[in-house]
Amino acid sequence: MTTLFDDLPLRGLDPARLPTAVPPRTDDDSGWQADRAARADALLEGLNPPQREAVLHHGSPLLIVAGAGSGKTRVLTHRIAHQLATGRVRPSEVLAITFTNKAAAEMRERVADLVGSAARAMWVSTFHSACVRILRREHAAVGLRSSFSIYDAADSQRLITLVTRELDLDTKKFPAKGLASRISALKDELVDPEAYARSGDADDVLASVYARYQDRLRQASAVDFDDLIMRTVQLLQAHPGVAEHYRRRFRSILVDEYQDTNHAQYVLVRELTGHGDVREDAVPRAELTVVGDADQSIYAFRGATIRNILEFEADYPDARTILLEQNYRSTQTILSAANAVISHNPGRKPKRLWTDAGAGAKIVGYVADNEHEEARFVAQEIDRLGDDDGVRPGDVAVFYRTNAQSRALEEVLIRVGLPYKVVGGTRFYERREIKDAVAYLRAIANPDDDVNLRRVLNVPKRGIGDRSEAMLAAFAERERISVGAALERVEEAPGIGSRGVTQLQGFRELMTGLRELAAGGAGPAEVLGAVLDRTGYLAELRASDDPQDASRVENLAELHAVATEFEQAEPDGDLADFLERVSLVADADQIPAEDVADGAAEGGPREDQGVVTLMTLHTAKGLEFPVVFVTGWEDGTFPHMRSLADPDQLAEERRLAYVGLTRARRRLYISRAAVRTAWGAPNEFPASRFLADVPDELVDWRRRESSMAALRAGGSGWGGGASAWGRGGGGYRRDDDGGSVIGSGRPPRRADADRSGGTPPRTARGSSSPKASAPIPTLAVGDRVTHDSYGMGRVVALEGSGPNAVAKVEFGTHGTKRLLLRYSPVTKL
Ligand SMILES: Nc1ncnc2c1ncn2[C@@H]1O[C@H](COP(=O)(O)OP(=O)(O)OP(=O)(O)O)[C@@H](O)[C@H]1O
Ligand SMILES: [Mg+2]
Repeated sequence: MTTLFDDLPLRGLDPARLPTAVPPRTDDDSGWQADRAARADALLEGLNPPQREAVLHHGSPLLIVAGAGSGKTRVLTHRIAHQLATGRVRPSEVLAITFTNKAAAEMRERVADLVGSAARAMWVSTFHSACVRILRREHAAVGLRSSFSIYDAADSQRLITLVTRELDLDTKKFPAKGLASRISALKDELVDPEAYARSGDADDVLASVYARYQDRLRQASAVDFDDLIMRTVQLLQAHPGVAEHYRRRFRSILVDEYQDTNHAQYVLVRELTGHGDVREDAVPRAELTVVGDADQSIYAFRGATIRNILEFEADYPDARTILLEQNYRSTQTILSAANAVISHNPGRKPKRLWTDAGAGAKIVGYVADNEHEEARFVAQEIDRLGDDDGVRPGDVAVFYRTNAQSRALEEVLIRVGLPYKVVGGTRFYERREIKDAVAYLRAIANPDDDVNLRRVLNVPKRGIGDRSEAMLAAFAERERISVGAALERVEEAPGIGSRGVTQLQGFRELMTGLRELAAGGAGPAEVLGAVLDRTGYLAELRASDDPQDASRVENLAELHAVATEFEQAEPDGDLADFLERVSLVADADQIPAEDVADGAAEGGPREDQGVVTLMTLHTAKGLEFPVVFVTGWEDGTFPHMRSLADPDQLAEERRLAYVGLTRARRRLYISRAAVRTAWGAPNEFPASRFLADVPDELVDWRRRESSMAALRAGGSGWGGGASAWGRGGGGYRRDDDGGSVIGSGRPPRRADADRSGGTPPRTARGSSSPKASAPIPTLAVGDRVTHDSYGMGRVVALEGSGPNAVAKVEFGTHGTKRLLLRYSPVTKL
């Protein structure tokens, strides 16, 4: 008899539905038995018949397939709890796999709500973390140190570069990133180097790089991400004793989002459940439950295959399949829109998905002139929903197709003081490629900025080794000059080999050329363009076929767009001005969201309001929010440019649209920008083809494309009128409140919402001139000021004047900040 239920407080269940007093327990206490049955029964309440059936099923493998929001994850969670409550399975015998760490945390929480701290003994994790745990325990069997390292993408690319050099391969012709993603694809298919070399159509270069790469990993006692799965499978296949151990241990294995598993993960599950083991004396097979939705498969580019879900019944002949058809998440309006969009995908099994939640509010549609205006619309609506409907920032999520799109949104949210967090993906200015590019600009603007100079000394790789750098730094120290200055005299520096000197001279010439360009009057955008071009940074990313690098290119395009807008808004601004601007945004960016949510920066009570969540559509999988904004519905943005010519990729984009729309519970917004800027060039984008599939009667178009004519007629092109920089911080500012909130950038929240009464803000064009920045407040040392993000502060120093006036302000817990007053939302008290 198990003592498993010693701590089963069953938190989260309605106590009224549970048997009243919990009787004292002894193993032969029949009251306790009855209680256990009651606990198990309570877990079935609030489930519909097929859900209940799915929770109760036991024995053969179970597949639950259903559309979004039909309770698949909920059933999985209840099924675990029910297995525990009936005593069929112990917590330590549960292995539940979710696709992201966030989803894992959510499931653990949900199960803990149901069964209390006993949940701790379960394994609830991603495939990758589960494999790390197994490999750490079994490290000796696979020849790894117990403290083996896990290489991330950057590490493994570095290693591949070393390997290609060792093999005397031309790293230009065979860039590490391309090789890395091909090796990764092989590992997803469980093809090891030997198997690949034996396969008929192996590419010799790839075969030799792959083999040596694996050797090097082994020597370093390291694994890369894909190895985590592949080597665990190899472990289980090569060591029957180990496999048996885990088959005995995990009696219930559950996989959420099964449509996004790849082949390696599929085999891993089979190995762990023991379904491949046909011996008479094999360990009885574990219970297997998988749930998924073929319409939500969005990771084909990472090797995921919906084959795993479509052929589950063939793979597991005694499998049971349960369909769920009632959606509990969304209103009928939201559901109808999502169903309409997905129904256009070829070759899918039609599904019936319904809800009794009622029609609910219409979807709100908005066509913005450009991405900044789109962002302002989003911010304004969030604010209005807060005022009118009590919607908290934490109830709201904003989705976009690519990480680069978060920039325009973040800027407006910062400006208006709406607390937010970006989930997944580093914040824009913290992204590696953005930091690299900005580091170049800083090193150009300030030759003595050693930190930034050294950051880019060998980025992209140009053969300047650590030793050369160290010798140069030592020389600088001895001469008491900056590394930048030492570089000018590199020929005098002792200890650097002739090759090193040549390389450093090459870097010096590069930097000199770029500085001359900047000194000759080139604007920040041109200088940035030259940096990305002359250093080969962009070419390297473009040559790569790693999807992550494609998004790096997009991010750099965004940064270039920022610089272009800055030039247009500030024709007299130079590189240093631009960098000042960038650091101010980056500064505000770094405020922990909690601070803002706390009200620390607000001076008002903001507790428990949560923060707006920004994320890509991919990251949104499995989540739900009361209010959802899906932005950027343009052909070329979403569906992504890369997918337009390929029917399979287009189908995947459409599934992504389905995932996005079905995250919304009550209110859904869809928006697009008629013009979006990339590479400094504003491009007109047609409406996303997916929008045409959303029935018109479901959408309340607050604003259609009417502004396009005005846009063209305006004639001034992109004079920065719509630029986030040029508007003087007036994220919300409309004509009629201009001047009333000078220097703050924050609208009088309630007043603005009241006045706007749901009508869209007037566009930048035709309202304010591009240079309509807020007047700069006149400050003196000692003045008390308030800043939108940092709260109250005291001016401790002033520098510069006019548009270049900078104030040093002491903000208490936020420390002292240097603020370029022209851009900073500072108000004198
Ligand atoms: N029988 C039910 N009664 C009430 N609410 C339910 C029921 N089943 C599910 N829900 C609720 O519906 C919402 C969606 O459930 P869940 O997240 O489990 O769906 P899902 O099928 O996993 O969705 P997705 O496909 O997006 O992952 C959740 O808020 C869940 O609590
Ligand atoms: Mg789910």
